[in-house]
Amino acid sequence: MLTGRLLLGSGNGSVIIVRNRVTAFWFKGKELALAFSLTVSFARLGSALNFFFTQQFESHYGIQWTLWGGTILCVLGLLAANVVSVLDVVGMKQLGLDGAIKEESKKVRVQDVQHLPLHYWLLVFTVMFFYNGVFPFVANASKFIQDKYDGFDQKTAAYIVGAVYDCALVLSAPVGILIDYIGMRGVLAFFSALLTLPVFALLAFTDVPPLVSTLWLGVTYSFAAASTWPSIPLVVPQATLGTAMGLIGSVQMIGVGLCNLIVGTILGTKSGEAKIPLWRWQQMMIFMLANIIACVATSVALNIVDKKQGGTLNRTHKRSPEAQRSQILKEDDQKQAQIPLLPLMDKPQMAEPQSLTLSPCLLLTNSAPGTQHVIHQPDDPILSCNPTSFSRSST
Ligand SMILES: C[C@H](NC(=O)[C@@H](N)CCCCN)C(=O)O
Repeated sequence: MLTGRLLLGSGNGSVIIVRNRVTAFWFKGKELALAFSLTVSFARLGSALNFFFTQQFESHYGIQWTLWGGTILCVLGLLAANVVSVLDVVGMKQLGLDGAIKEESKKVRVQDVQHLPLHYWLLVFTVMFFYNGVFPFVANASKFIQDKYDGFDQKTAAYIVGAVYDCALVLSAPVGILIDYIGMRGVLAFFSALLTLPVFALLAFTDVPPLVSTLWLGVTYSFAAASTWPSIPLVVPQATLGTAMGLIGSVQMIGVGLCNLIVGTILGTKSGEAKIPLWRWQQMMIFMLANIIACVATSVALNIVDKKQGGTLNRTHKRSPEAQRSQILKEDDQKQAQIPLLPLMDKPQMAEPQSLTLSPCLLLTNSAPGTQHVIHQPDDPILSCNPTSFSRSST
C-alpha cells in the first residue's frame, strides 16, 4: 500500500510540475490565470467524481475492478500527456524556440535556487501556509462534522466537506478570468487568507451550520489558488520555471505532510469509530488558524516586496487584442523604416545584447509572409536568450 502511494505521489507530483511548466510557457501574457484555474477546476472535477462514484463502483464491482479502473485512468492520463508533449515540441519548433530553451535550461544549476527572488520565496510560503490550513482540514472534516454536530451521518458529512471542492470546481474559471483582467494577485492572495480566518473560528467555536463554513472556504480557496499559482511565472526566469514549480510543490506538500502528522497528534486517535472530544477538534482548528495567520503575514510581506519592486504581481499581464495589434503595427512601421529590433524595447536596460526577453505568446509568425515578428513584453522575465536567434527573421 505504502509503495503504491509513494509511486502515485512521485508520478502525480512530476505530472503536476510538467503541466504547470507547459501552462506557464504557453499562456504567459495571455489568459494565464484562466489556464491555471482550469487545471484546478479539472483537478477538483476529478476529486468530485471520485467522491461521488468510487465508493459506489467499489460496492458494485469490488476492489480489484476499482483498482483496474484507476489503472485505466492513469493510462488515459499517459496518452493525454503524450499528446501535450507532441504539441509542446511542435509549437516550440514552429516558434524556433526549442534550441534556445534547451541551451538556457542546460545553464540552470541546483545552486541557482539561491538566486530565486524574494518574491518567489514569499509566494512559496504563502501557498504552503494556505494549503496547510486547507488540505489537512478537508481530510479530517467529515469526522469532525459527525463528532461535533447532531444528525449528520458519514455520507451527509462527506457531502458537506465536498462543498469546498465543488465550489472551486465552479468558481475557479470565472475567478481566473477576473484575475487575468484586473491583476491584483498579491492583494487577492492577502484577502483570500484574511477571509479564511473566520471559517475555522466558526467551526471551532460556534454552532453555525458547517455547510456555511465549507462553502465559504471553497470561495476563498478558489481565489487563493487562482491568484498564487499563476503568479510564479511572473517572478522567475523561464529557464528556472520547472525548478521553481517543483520546489513550490515540494515545500507545499512537505508542509501539508507535517501538518497531517501534527493534526494526528492533536486528535490523538487512530480509530475512525471513537468520538473525538470537542476540545481536541478546537485545538486542531486553532492550529489551522495559526497556519492561515502565518499565510496572512507572508502575503502582506509579498505585497510590500512586490510594491517596492514595481508591482509585477498586482498588475494585469494580459494584453488586449488591440494592444497586441498596435504593437505589431508599430513594429511593422519600424521595419519599413529599417529600424533595428532592439530600440523597440520599452526598457533600455532590457536591451543588453545577452539578454532579450520574450514570451512565446507574443511571438507572432506569418503576420506578414515570410516574416517572424518579435514583440517585447516589458517586465517579462520569461526567457533570456541570444538575440541572434530571436531578432526578426525571414523564414
Ligand atoms: C493547484 C493546487 N495544486 C496542488 O496543490 C498540488 N501541488 C497538489 C495537489 C494534490 C491534491 N491531492 C490545488 O490543487 O489547489
